[in-house]
Amino acid sequence: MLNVKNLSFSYSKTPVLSHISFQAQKGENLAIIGESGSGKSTLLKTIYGEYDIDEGEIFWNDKAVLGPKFNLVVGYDFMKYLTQEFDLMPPLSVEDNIGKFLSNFYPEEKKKRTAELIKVVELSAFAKNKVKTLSGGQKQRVALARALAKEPEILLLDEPFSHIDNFKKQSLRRNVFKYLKDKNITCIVATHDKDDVLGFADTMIVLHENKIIAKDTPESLYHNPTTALIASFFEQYNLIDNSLVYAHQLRIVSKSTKNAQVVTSYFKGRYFLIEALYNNNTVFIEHHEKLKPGTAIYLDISK
Ligand SMILES: Nc1ncnc2c1ncn2[C@@H]1O[C@H](COP(=O)(O)OP(=O)(O)OP(=O)(O)O)[C@@H](O)[C@H]1O
Repeated sequence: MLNVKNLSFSYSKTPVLSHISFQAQKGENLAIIGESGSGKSTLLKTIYGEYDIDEGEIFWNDKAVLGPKFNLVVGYDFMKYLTQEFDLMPPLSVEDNIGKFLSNFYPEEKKKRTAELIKVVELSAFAKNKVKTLSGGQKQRVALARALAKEPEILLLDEPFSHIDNFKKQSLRRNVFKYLKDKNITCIVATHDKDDVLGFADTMIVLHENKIIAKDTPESLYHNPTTALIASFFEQYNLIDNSLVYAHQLRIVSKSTKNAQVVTSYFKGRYFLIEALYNNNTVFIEHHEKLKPGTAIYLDISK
């Protein structure tokens, strides 16, 4: 189990993380979300032991994770950290980059494991290619496979799918998170993307102004977003009579006391997002058809 107790950290005088406490169980998928600059990467780096923290303690089971002041070589065997920079060996092939982290003692086993990992990240067709000839997204997939290679007990992932195109992203996420669950590897994922969280994370932590402002299951936070920041992570939302209402919970009806005027319509695939003015405020509504600017509409909330 990962146990982060009362962690505080600042790069200089300004605090970046303040009194952060949480736990992650073995095999748990825990997502850390928050705006850009909220400290997600910094939190991963402190968990990895990259910095000396100002206050608090970090434990993996009964082993304390220490910063460079107390642990000269940063990192531990039980933990892998996939940074946003990848740290690959460009002149080597995809399979050599991954195989480098596996033991040479059983060559057949090594070959099999390398092929298995290359399959997880869907790069079988590129196994023999040199990493320097790959695209940014392909490099990120090699880095993911490499982080998985040694089957760490805990894996820290910083925006793990950020460079991967939408065509590949969905299946890759499923492959990687299923692999981690199957192997019972604890995983902490820092992300902006709700699709990295919904359907995969067991728990979600929201960082804001140096602190944890919410920690719960994604389902619970989705259904009861306590702040606008949390609602905005999931979907387009509105603040109506001091209550957070997702765009899909606002419906256009034939008559109600809430009258609004259409500003514009955005095609979103399975629906149109209607932008309208209600009580001089902009509101967004999911609707099945495009509406002309200026159309008078009536709104109803159905939660
Ligand atoms: N090496 C550093 N030295 C000084 N300040 C830093 C350093 N790295 C990050 N910061 C600052 O710490 C704060 C948190 O940064 P961090 O990278 O942890 O945020 P983040 O939530 O991961 O952001 P993003 O989503 O954009 O990656 C920011 O204000 C950033 O400017």
